[in-house]
Amino acid sequence: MRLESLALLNYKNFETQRFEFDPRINCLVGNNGVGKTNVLDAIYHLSFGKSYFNPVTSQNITHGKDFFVIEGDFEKSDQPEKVVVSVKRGQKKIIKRNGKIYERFRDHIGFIPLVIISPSDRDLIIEGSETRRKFMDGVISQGDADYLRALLSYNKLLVQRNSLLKYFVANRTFKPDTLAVYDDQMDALAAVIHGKRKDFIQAFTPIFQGRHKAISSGNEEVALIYQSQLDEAPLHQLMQASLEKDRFTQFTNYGIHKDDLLFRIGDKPIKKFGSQGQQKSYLIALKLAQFDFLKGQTGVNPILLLDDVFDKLDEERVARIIQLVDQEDFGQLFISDTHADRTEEVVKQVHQSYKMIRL
Ligand SMILES: Nc1ncnc2c1ncn2[C@@H]1O[C@H](COP(=O)(O)OP(=O)(O)OP(=O)(O)O)[C@@H](O)[C@H]1O
Repeated sequence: MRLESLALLNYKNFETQRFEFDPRINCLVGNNGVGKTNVLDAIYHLSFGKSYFNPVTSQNITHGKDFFVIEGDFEKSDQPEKVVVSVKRGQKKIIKRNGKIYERFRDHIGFIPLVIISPSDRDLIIEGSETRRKFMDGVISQGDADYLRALLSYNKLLVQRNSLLKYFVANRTFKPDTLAVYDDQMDALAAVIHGKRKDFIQAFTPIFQGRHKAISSGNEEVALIYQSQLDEAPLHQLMQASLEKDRFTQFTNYGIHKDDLLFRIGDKPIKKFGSQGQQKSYLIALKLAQFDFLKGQTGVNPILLLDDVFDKLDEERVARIIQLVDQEDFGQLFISDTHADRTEEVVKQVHQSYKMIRL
């Protein structure tokens, strides 16, 4: 998997810009605010159909403009592939592959496997369970279309069920039979998602632990614990028991939308008991494990984006990550940094071609 060129039109701070990339290592360098992260985000957009940093699509259009276009020319399994993402203010986003519009975005997910490592990953540790569920969903979905389909259907039903609970209160009525229609459908989907999440954590944990061991200096044991209400009982039973509570709170209190992934160091939560350095190593190991996992699932080397890694890690650790490109069949790497010299010094040590792109 390789991105050969990228063309941007009205994407964030780029009105018109074209980049040609090296097949192995690309270093985006320049002062703060020149748009290095925006280039990485545009590449992310081509893979996931959305921004990693700003979920409000219209805010990614250059101020004062009406649309943006991101165009990427890839090479995948020796085939050229053109992916275009375009958005017009007030209209639906369009994703095209080789000129053909996707009817469903989810059909594109997983086509361009990609992993991003960014300073904002620390949200995974400090924020609530939603960010960790999204991480888990993002990794599984890229390699499992059935999972994504089940998840999207479940989320749709959840919104409808919550609206119904609100409707009951607004209209001073309550019809458990109508709710049960949703419960049955959600129960079946939740069972699939719960099973796949359990399988995923089982397969992913040893990969994560291996990566952690390789990059951390200490000998701490790390673990990922998948926590779900469905470990106790099937969803329809939990929903039955929670009927009065749901009615009172006007939302669905039980389900896989409440799952969490606990990050442990030793037997303690990393958020409270991990040092800054331990937290950084933990996150990098998670992302590198995501890389390995995706590669295993899709058979393709994911594109790796390293945003501001020097800000996050000491030079020695960055060097170790970049050297992975040398040791393993790592695919294509994009790095952003404010210091051209520092980056070039590190990538020079790797025996691969590289390109310095000054913004
Ligand atoms: N919709 C938009 N229209 C125009 N400019 C935008 C838009 N969204 C973001 N920007 C601009 O993009 C710039 C930030 O770009 P980016 O975060 O990529 O910088 P960077 O080079 O990665 O900086 P740093 O080194 O600080 O991380 C800011 O100047 C911001 O004003």
